[in-house]
Amino acid sequence: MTESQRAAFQFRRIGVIGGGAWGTALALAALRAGRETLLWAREPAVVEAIRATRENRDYLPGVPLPEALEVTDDLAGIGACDAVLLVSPAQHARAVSARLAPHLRPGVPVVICAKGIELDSHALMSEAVGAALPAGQPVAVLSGPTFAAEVARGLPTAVTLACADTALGTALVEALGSRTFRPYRSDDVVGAQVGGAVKNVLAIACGVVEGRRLGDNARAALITRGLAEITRLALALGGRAETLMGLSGLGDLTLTCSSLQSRNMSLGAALGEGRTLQDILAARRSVAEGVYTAAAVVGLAAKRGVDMPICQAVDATLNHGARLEETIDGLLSRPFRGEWH
Ligand SMILES: NC(=O)C1=CN([C@@H]2O[C@H](COP(=O)(O)OP(=O)(O)OC[C@H]3O[C@@H](n4cnc5c(N)ncnc54)[C@H](OP(=O)(O)O)[C@@H]3O)[C@@H](O)[C@H]2O)C=CC1
Ligand SMILES: O=C(CO)COP(=O)(O)O
Repeated sequence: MTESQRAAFQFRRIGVIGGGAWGTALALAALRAGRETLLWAREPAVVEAIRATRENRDYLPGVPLPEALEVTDDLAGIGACDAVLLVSPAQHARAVSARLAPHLRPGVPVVICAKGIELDSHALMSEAVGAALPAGQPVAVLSGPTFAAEVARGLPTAVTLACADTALGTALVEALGSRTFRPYRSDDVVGAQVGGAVKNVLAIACGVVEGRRLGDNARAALITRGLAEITRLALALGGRAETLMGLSGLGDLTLTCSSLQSRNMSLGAALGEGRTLQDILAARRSVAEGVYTAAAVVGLAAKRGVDMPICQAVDATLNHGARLEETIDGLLSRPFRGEWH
């Protein structure tokens, strides 16, 4: 990046939209990178609790939040920020962006950090958020293998930061990156989003494998064939295959499908043990994006003529009353075929 490009992007103050686990963790990462940071949470009660206890006990318990982290429930404060991280869950990102829009200065980049596909429209986050923001507001995507609790504790983490404008992407990497939070730049905004969204659906499938004790071979098969599904969809939407081999594809898929720290995988495991989706969701406050993205991805794949049998099986189980035994049997009874063609 040239000096004049560097001067064009002065990210002194970062706004973080969304006071869940990931918004809180990213706010800590931005602080560690040396930025002033303002965290916006929707619920006044969450803001008050953070101010009173310097902890986000609702969503990220056990992590001390320094005084330097400013917290607000007033979106007007975001007007003074030089870049914004949008971390509201995917199904709310469009509505939150519409509320945010009047407070954004022209040219302030919005970095989408939610992972999902919109249920009603089948839109990627960049499409849904882009439609709600003022025309020409720059958008980027941050995605990758990142459990919030680990990022919050400052454990080493690497992510993809995708932005069509390479100079802006480079400046964002420098603004948000630190020794333990390492963004890798990409210009494949589509590929980065598809990887992050679809891996949540596949993590539910891997959770079922865990809950049903189907074995590690089955999990490895699901990860690998799931990556083939992700890649087919990304290519159909204009993404690049190499992106899906990176942090926001294989990296995140491997993480989320290998650890019960994942809300999506643990939800799948509970399903596999015989609990109902309704019961599982009723006992949680945190979001499991794969539940909503399953139906969205199946709709999007159908529109594009992309075969995604594992995602279809997850959607059938979650949303169409299919019995687990039948969906598993359906996947195991598919005709044998070439691995790549
Ligand atoms: N947690 C993680 O490890 C990671 C999460 N992500 C992604 O980040 C996004 C946010 O997840 P995360 O921070 O974990 O969420 P959490 O499950 O920790 O918290 C849920 C969040 O959703 C908000 N919310 C609920 N209803 C609405 C609504 N109607 N409008 C706007 N916001 C609402 C809650 O705000 P309120 O309290 O006001 O209801 C709360 O901030 C997801 O897309 C997730 O996939 C990505 C990487 C890692
Ligand atoms: O996106 C994540 C890890 O990269 C978090 O996964 P879960 O939402 O399944 O917990």
